[in-house]
Amino acid sequence: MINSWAFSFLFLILGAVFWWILDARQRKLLPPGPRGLPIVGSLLHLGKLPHRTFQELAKKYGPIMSLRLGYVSTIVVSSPEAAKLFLKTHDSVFADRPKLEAVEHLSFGDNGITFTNGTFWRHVRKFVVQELLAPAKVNSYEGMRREELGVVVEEIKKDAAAGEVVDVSAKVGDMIENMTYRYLFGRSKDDRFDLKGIMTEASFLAGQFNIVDFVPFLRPFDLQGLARRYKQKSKQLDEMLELIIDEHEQNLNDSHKGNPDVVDEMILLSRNDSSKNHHELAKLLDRPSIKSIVIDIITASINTSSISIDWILTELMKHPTAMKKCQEELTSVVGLDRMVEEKDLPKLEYLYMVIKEGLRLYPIAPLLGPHEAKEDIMINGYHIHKKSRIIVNVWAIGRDPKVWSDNAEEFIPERFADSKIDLRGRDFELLPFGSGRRGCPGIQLGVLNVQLVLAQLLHCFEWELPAGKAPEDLDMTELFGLTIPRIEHLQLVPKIRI
Ligand code: HEM
Repeated sequence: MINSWAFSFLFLILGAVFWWILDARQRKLLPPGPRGLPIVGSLLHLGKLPHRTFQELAKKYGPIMSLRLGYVSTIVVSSPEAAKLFLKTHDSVFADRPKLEAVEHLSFGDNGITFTNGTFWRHVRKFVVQELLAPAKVNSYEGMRREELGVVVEEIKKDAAAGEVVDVSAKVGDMIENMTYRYLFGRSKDDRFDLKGIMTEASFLAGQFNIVDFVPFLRPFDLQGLARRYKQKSKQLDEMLELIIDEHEQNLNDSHKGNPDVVDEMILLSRNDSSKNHHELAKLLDRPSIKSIVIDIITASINTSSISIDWILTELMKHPTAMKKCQEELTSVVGLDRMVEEKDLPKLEYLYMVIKEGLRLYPIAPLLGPHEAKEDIMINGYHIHKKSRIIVNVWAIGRDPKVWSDNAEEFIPERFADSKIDLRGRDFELLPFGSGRRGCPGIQLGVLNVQLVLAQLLHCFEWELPAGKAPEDLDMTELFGLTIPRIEHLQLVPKIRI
């Protein structure tokens, strides 16, 4: 009997020693990184602009860095080679998203596309890519985009005639909002409610580092007050979306419309009444998931395109030579007797270089969306634990002098003149749309929006800063959230060009 007790005790001790050695070995095999504080780890050191903090830390610890955020082991990736390892070579291991408190509230229980995983996510993503964002679908809305842009150009012409200052950020934001609603809901902005305003606040809240996602036992205390604000936004969103879906259901009951909008497509699918071949998704799609998908598409499409346009136009105001080159190109490709058409866009090569340069310096999602390791894996001799949070710092990659030379911080579109680097996720130096399984499915529409709006604004107008403001007064500081808007709106004085 004593022998068996002694044996069990010895077995336990050996087990504990073995575990300790293994754990110590694994800790040793983690990528280098800062030692954090007990419990919170490095959470309190992230500052207001975490992408910049990570960029500084990576200079010390290297392109694959590990740090602890609360209880979450976090890997920050900051070079093209390392990004390729995580987003291409081992893409299947890192294609999951972590569970976040914000998503639970703001995305109606984690039913959409951006923050779901597994079978549901695969079916929704396939449906979105094949039906809602397919090139043919995107192209079928060319007339709608021409109409919306035409309205804005006319409004700006009136402002120009009156010599007024235009809030370009707000104008472009409203226009992309209208385009997105017509695509999703079949109608432009609904004056009954401010969906974009609420979505902007929700997206800002969702982008904050919420301590509860890293130290779960603090959840009941809601120390940052975020849960309270998520719930408030969620309630407002829910009321609006319920109304929108009810109206669509009613319309579908009354008559089948010609060109179904995105909400129609989803309702028809959920009723097994769709001509589209997505039977597996049809079984899973319900009202909360339709709401979630709508929210995800609004979040992913409005602020991304408009904020990108805003940054690029601001850089052009600071670089009049680049602005002039864009306009000369427009004159030669389009002529001065008509507005830009979508068919002109592929010929606007310099403008495309300007857009790549803008998105290199200001990738609207500087840390992409968060990824999570599905299993334990060794990468470059480092041990990455299952459930580790993976952060790809495309902000740092886009500004790395080793990749972009010593002028990496400067806006020089000509750097792309003899370069094959594109922004569609195949070149890991430039990842504004991410890459791999989680890469942006709306890239075609996103690039089209940015190209079309910039081309039209530069073709129809000359732009000047308001009296007393010089280019160097433009504040190029960003705010951090799910996206990074510029800290101030771009206010410009238009002069009619064509
Ligand atoms: C300039 C415009 C845009 C930019 C820069 C952009 C960028 C991005 C980025 C960086 C991601 C995350 C990639 C990752 O986590 O690895 C993403 C995801 C996503 N984007 Fe875009 N995007 C843009 C426009 C759009 C548009 C117009 C739509 C749809 C209408 C869209 C739909 C989505 C969706 C649904 C996801 C989540 C994909 C998933 O998790 O599977 N995006 N986008």
